[in-house]
This record gives sequence, C-alpha cells and structure tokens, in this order.
Amino acid sequence: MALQAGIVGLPNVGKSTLFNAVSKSAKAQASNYRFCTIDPNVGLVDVPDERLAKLAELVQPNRVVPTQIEIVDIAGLVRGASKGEGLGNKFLGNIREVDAIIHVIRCFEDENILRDEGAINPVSDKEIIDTELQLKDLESVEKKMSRTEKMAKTDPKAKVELEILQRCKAHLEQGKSIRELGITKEEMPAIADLFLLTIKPVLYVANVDEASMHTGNKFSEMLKESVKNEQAEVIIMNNSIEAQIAEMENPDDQQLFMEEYGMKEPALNRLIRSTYKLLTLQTYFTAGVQEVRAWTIHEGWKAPQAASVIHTDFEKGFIKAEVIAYNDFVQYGSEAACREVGKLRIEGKEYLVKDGDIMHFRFNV
Ligand SMILES: Nc1ncnc2c1ncn2[C@@H]1O[C@H](COP(=O)(O)OP(=O)(O)OP(=O)(O)O)[C@@H](O)[C@H]1O
Ligand SMILES: [Mg+2]
Repeated sequence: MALQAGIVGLPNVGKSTLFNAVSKSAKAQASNYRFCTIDPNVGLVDVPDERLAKLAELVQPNRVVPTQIEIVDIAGLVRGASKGEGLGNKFLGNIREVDAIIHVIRCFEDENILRDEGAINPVSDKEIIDTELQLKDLESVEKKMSRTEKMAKTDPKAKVELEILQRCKAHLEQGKSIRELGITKEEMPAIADLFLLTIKPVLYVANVDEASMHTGNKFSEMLKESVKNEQAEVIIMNNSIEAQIAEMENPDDQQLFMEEYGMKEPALNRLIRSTYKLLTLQTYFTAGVQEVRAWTIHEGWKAPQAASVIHTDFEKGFIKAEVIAYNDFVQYGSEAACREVGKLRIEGKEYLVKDGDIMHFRFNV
C-alpha cells in the first residue's frame, strides 16, 4: 500500500482546492503523472523521479511504473477538536492514519471567504491546529503512562518506557510537538503503539494571493519565521491558481496560462516531490525489459523486507539479491555490462538497501 499524506488545516483555508488541483492536474498532464481517485477524498498520485526516466531510457522497457503516494483531503479542524468539537475525533482519527501531514495555512485576504478566527494570522492558525494535535497526543501518552506506572515498579523495561513517556508528556505540555523531541530509534518502541499525531513529519503550504505567488507576502513571512526551529519546509503557492491550471484540458492553454503567470511548472510538482522526501522514503528500482519500476521502502530496510514490497513470497522465500548501484548502472548502461565489470553484487539477508539500488531478487517458495 502506498504511503499517505493528509492535507490538514482550519476550515476554508484551501485544502480541498489543493486536493482538486492535485487530482485534476495529474489527469490533464497525463505524461507527467497519473492520479486515480480511490475515494472522494483519497487519491493516488505518481512521484516524479528523474532516475526512473533515465533507467527507462537505458532499458527501453514495455512499461514504466513510477512509485506513488496517496493524498488525503481531511476536513477542517476547529478549536476544541481534541474534545470532539466539529467532528474533531473523527477528523483526528483520519490524521492518525496518514504518514505525513501537509498543513495548509491561509495567507490570503478575501472578505468573501469566511473565517472563524478574525484577521488573517498564519501563526495563530498554525498554533490552533498544533494545540489540538498536541492535546490529543497528551491524552494518548497519559493513558499509557497510567498503565506503565504500575509495571514500572517491578519491571526495569517498563521503567525505561515510563521515563520516555514522561519526557513526551512534559514536552507536549509546553505546547511542543513530539517530532521536535528527538526520539531515537531505540526509544521508539515505547511510543510506537500510540501512533502519535505530532510525531508525523510535516510541511506547510502557505496559500497566498495571486500577486504573491512568487515572492510570498507578509503572512507567509510570518509563517516561515515561526517554523524556523522546526526546520520544516514552507511551500508558497496559490491553491486557486493551481486548481485553475489543473482545470484546463488543453496542455497548450495550460502552458500559456503558466507563462502569463511566469511559472515554469505547476507548484504542485514541487509539493509532491517534497512530500515524498518528507515521508523519508527511499526508492529502489527493478529494471527488466518488461518493466522498469520504482519501489518505495523506508531507510534502514534490509533486502528481504524490501523484497516484500513486490510480493510477500519474495520475503518468505528470499535467497539472495543481485544489486547494482544506480550510478554504476547509468555509467555502464546495462545489467549485462555491470555484471561483466563486476559491478553486480550478490547480497544476502542482512544487506541494507540503498536509495537508488537496482535490485533483482532470487527467491524460492
Ligand atoms: N489562494 C487563494 N486565494 C483566494 N481564494 C482561495 C485561495 N485558495 C482557496 N481559495 C478559496 O477559498 C475557499 C475555500 O477553499 P476550500 O474549499 O479548498 O477550503 P477547505 O480548506 O477545503 O475548507 P473545509 O475545511 O471547509 O473543507 C474556496 O472558495 C476557494 O476557492
Ligand atoms: Mg475541504
């Protein structure tokens, strides 16, 4: 299953406009990427990858299959969502299921577009959402703490867990998100079962007015300043313009429209690429004459687990993997050439797959 990124934000900030832009633009630019709607608010979109194109050029396969991510349009959250306001629990549940968050923030003024929160203020808007997510996480952490406290008296492992939970609690109570706490890999098991909302990686979309598409405006500047410490990306775009580009059926019209606005490509492309990065995903490739294909795995996955993405049998019956590094494949031009010069390696169960590896699995079922 593809990894999911959820579009999150206050009501009426332009989330669905963005979702529609992604879905329509993908349809119009068929050559660029595909989109398929799974559900009215879930869509599957291709991730543009130059390496895949390069491999396809070398191998000339029948079919090229990019990797995909799912984008989910989540309904607007309001103040008090963590206490159930405005179907808050349901929508927070939707966020729990995604792997990363695209947080859309209103950075445009328009009196006709209703807003509950007074004058435009991206910083307080962001805080409202953050607070609701943090409160929900606090609830999860406290629940687990009360269970762990008893066990911690006798069980040293539970004691360590409790300390991690206490750190999370203190951090959340300061109005901070868990992603900023620097939880290590070793500590993760203590909280993994909580599926915390604020541990999910995030990027921000500053949804600006037309005039500020390229430069940003005072609102997007405020937002950038306020997320500086998070080292999160802020993408400045105009969701309405993106949707308008996407509406156009004719690619020539699209091109003209974009030229008029001084755009080289839709800002959406950047958003999709950044989202993929945000998911800390790695790509490995399979490159045969039938199909050149990109597969998504996480950092740190070993060969059998990576193989399971293709088929669970590949993992169960894993024997070995033949691996060529991407740069070697491009330099020598083919699998056969790499084999000849000794650039095709045979790797076993412990091999850590690297981003860009071209893999061929041997298995037995
Ligand atoms: N950059 C922009 N400039 C001006 N208007 C915009 C911009 N982006 C979106 N809008 C308009 O804002 C309104 C609300 O947009 P949209 O429906 O996408 O919000 P939403 O976040 O999905 O709301 P909800 O939480 O209710 O689902 C729409 O009329 C849309 O056209
Ligand atoms: Mg909406």
